[in-house]
Amino acid sequence: MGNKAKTFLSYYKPYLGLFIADMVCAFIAAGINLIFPLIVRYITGDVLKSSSEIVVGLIIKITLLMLFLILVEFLCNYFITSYGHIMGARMEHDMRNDIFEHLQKLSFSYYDDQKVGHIMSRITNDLFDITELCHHGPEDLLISITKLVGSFIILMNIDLKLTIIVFSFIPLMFVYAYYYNMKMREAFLKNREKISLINAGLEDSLSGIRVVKSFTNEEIELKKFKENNVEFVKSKSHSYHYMAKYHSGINAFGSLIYVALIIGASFFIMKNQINTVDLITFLLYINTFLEPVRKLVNFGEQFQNGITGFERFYEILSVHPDIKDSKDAIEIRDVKGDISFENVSFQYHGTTDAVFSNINLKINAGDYIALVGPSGVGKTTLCSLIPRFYEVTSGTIRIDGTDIRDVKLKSLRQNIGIVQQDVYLFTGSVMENIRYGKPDATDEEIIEAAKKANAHDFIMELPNGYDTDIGQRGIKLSGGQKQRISIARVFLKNPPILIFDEATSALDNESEKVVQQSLEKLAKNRTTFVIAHRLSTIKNAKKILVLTENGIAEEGSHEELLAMNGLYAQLYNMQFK
Ligand SMILES: Nc1ncnc2c1ncn2[C@@H]1O[C@H](COP(=O)(O)OP(=O)(O)OP(=O)(O)O)[C@@H](O)[C@H]1O
Repeated sequence: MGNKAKTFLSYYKPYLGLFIADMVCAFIAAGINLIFPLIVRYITGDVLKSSSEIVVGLIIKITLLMLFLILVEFLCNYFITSYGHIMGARMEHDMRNDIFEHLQKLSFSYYDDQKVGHIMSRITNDLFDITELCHHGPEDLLISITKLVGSFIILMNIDLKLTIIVFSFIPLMFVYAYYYNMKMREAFLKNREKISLINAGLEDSLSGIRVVKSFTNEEIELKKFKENNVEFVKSKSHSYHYMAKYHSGINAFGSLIYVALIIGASFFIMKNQINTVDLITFLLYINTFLEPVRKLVNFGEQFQNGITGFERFYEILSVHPDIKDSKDAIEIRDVKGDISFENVSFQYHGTTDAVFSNINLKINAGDYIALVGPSGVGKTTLCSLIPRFYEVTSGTIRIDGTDIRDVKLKSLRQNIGIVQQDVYLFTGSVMENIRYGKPDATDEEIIEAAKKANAHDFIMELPNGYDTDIGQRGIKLSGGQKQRISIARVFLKNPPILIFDEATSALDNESEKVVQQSLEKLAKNRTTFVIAHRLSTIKNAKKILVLTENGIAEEGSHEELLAMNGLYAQLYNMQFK
């Protein structure tokens, strides 16, 4: 058995008891369905021929038996519908947990190639299809086959010829139903594509409504919209034709079977080969075997959807995180913050050129190091190698002398704090967002961190202070305020190593000043890497590294670099003169 099949079946394992009970109930319910026409046959064929005293007694007994069977059928159906679905929901829950846990482990390089929305829609839609198959699939299959085979065997024992006449329509009906069901599905898929075109156009046009209006291009937008709208109606009409063929065809087959049965039965009755009781029995069984045909055709569709969904689910599960703990990885404690790069080269996966080669750097604990250089030269990349967001292609990075590949990822990243240009705040209160830096922090610690980050005063002015829900409508924090919350988070985390990646670049001068103050306070006594475009913010750096396509071109303090009159002096003069 392949790994994929094993993984699929493994989700049944915790619910094996429930699954077996579900199957047994499905089998019993289908069996009872098959028994009812036989009881009717017994009443009409045997009981009614007896003397009236016996009839009454028998009818009472049969009624009691039927009531008992109805009760059992009710209980079985109740079990299938409730616990069958509950089993499906639990399996879905397990799969969702597994995929989320796995997604948390995957590295940056995985997310570089994926759209989050795409992963999300895959997970939500696919999981539903998979679990529908997991619980309805085996159940429907068992019920349908039991009914189809059961009624065939029963009818065959009544009259073989008539059974063959009636059942000869079934393969034809299968082929017809399968073909039009497939066509109907294809047409529905096209409908979905068309409506997504409409939605995309709608979103584009409404999001860009200001541009549309400023160019007075409303008519062009309307024309584009109408075209898509017409296409959608055409596609829908097409799918309804198939839908109509599918449903009316199945109905017609049902009626045809009735006609064939009546004609065949009349002929055999005339010849005294069967009697009217046999005809009644056949009539009673028609629905019992017609319904499974429809169910089996649906099962084909469900099976395809479920398996495709599972393949995509499995595809994500089988992506291995490319950065993980080595076997003997250690925890690092009491980190001072010495960092060294030894012949470090790096190239992004799937690209042809290295971002940089053979970088050598030695940074002492507590140093404030600035990285400057032209856009796209690799400043962010260089810094993201320290927390191992990406793995060096060759060379070694050490923290306090230890190769970072020998350190547990969690331990490594706990010692590094990052403040970026884009601040991501989670749904929830200000308090919860700051607490993200140290999940077990007390409220007092959080307030202390916010004070250090110059965030306390503006937080107190929010409608509910620290309990203000950030996701709530109307609560719009400015870029500088968000940045200060993110700095408070890092204060709380209290790591010995810091990376500020364009942390103030998106801010206006006023907010920049406040945020800069908080950053400087944060950087005190910690090894800090600062990436900045505005050179005014890094003038005081202990060391400025000028990165170019050929590696580190210049290195020194602000004054030293100006005196060198090289690239740094050029960049500086461009900004200030
Ligand atoms: N995830 C990625 N996959 C592939 N290539 C990437 C990835 N991220 C960045 N690059 C490329 O690597 C190079 C360095 O990018 P990086 O963002 O490190 O530069 P930077 O100096 O920080 O630029 P900026 O100052 O504009 O932020 C660029 O050519 C960029 O296109």
